Amino acid sequence: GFQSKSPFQLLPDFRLKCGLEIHTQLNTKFKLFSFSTNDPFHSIDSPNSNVSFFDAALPGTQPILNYEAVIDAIKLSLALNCDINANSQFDRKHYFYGDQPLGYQITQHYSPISSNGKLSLFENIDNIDQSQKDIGIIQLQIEQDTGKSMYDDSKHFTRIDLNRSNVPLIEMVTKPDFTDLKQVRSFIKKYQNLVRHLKISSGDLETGAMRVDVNLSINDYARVELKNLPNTSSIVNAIKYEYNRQVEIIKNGSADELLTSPETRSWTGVKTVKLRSKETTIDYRYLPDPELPRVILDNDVITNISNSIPTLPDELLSRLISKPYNLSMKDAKILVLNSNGQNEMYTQEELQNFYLKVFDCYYNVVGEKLNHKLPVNWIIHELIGSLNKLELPLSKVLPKLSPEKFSEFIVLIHNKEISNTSAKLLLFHVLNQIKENDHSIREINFDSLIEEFELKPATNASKVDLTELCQTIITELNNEKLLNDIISGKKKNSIQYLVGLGMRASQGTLSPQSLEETFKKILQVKW
Ligand SMILES: Nc1ncnc2c1ncn2[C@@H]1O[C@H](COP(=O)(O)OP(=O)(O)OP(=O)(O)O)[C@@H](O)[C@H]1O
Ligand SMILES: [Mg+2]
Ligand SMILES: [Mg+2]
Repeated sequence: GFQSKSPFQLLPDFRLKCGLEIHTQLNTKFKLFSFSTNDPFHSIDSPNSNVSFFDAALPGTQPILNYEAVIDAIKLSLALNCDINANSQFDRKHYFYGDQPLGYQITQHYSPISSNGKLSLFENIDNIDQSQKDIGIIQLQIEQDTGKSMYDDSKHFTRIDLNRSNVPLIEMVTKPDFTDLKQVRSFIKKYQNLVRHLKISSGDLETGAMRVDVNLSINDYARVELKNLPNTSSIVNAIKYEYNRQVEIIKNGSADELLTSPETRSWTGVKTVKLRSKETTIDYRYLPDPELPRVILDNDVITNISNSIPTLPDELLSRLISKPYNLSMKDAKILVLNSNGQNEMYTQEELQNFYLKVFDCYYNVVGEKLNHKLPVNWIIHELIGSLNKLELPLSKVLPKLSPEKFSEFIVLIHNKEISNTSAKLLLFHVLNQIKENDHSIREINFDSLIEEFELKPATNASKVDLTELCQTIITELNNEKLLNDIISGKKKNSIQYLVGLGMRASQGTLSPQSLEETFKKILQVKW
């Protein structure tokens, strides 16, 4: 085998070049050229249930273009900075396969819906090794998916399910601009997030809603196309394997024989194997489809679609990490990105809108004195944590705990009218009551709840008590080394130990901030 046990490495003398072809199923209501339901997964147990005469290619049936797919394609094209083709066209790509009943696939070859775009990757957003990397987009084309073949073990017959036949796809083709693995991985993630953000596809690799083919070459030898890459780790491992394989061929001096013409290889899970050479592929005999008129787009149409596109993830992220939000990139990503495991308790949009509204209300009240960490921490960590624990969806919470209400709660914390510990208890209590569907809480009144549960921090009651309590803790602790380490700044964190003791002694009624301040004052800490 070519796969070495040592970690993968790109060698400077063997320059990697990759280009991607990504097929994405659109989530339109109907199929691309018929009125059968577009639902290739739901009906997995009832094959051939969403099949019209056209999908099965009965003679005499004709295609009718689903404009929803065209709109989706335009949205994605605009998000990828492509030039929209106001006069595009469908072509027939001929090849024979059982799950392709027409005998050709309707695609766009001569005149695709858009071309000449780019998607930029950034170091801080996409975790690549340079500050910015632009990946050129050659084109986007609208096309049909094929049916599915299931091979019987005996190999005597093949079962064919046409539920997927004629499902709308967008094939997006990049330039061979990728020069390392991180760029490929980030691009796929970013593209996946983009189609989810635009709500045009689930973008799932596992179900095949998104399918990635990788083209790879080294130095200036011919490209090899890699297919059957069902998930990100297959994509990454196949590239690693194929790179090593080609390096080996070049080192052995056999490149002029073996890497001169493009070939298509399949990933088996451990290695790549040759499917066919591109030269011997059948001639597709592309032909403009005479049954489908050209797609002519008015400028108005493009403008309207453009106006309907939500703010794109990169723009949202850069807004959130700047004033007044000042979020960390990590927190901003939690609010914006759709690519990391969906949470069942909220949609990305719900969470993001909730945060933005809470922030606005809070900011309106406290102005420039804001603590930008308060809204985000209390939403991402506490609120979401509690929702997960209670298995309570955010949408059920919103009618009772609106963003305005939640911001009142944040303001109480901001003003230290309640300690963090008490605030956690209070929030959990409120959420729990919402879950129990307690009708007594028609309107949440945080002030009276604080009153009722006696959650007012003692700090407000008397400063003397606080100082006294801290002094007692220090005396009783009788640990000179610890105190000296704190005072000298050698172990600043040890002050948290004292704070902890203070919290316990006051049963959580004192805020950690006020305790820390008081301890520092007593110990005359200079840092
Ligand atoms: N030298 C190269 N090294 C790596 N990738 C390349 C190279 N040249 C072209 N590519 C990539 O190969 C891909 C070609 O895709 P395209 O859809 O245009 O043609 P195809 O693969 O021949 O057609 P099909 O859609 O039938 O698979 C693009 O992603 C492009 O970036
Ligand atoms: Mg290809
Ligand atoms: Mg292609």
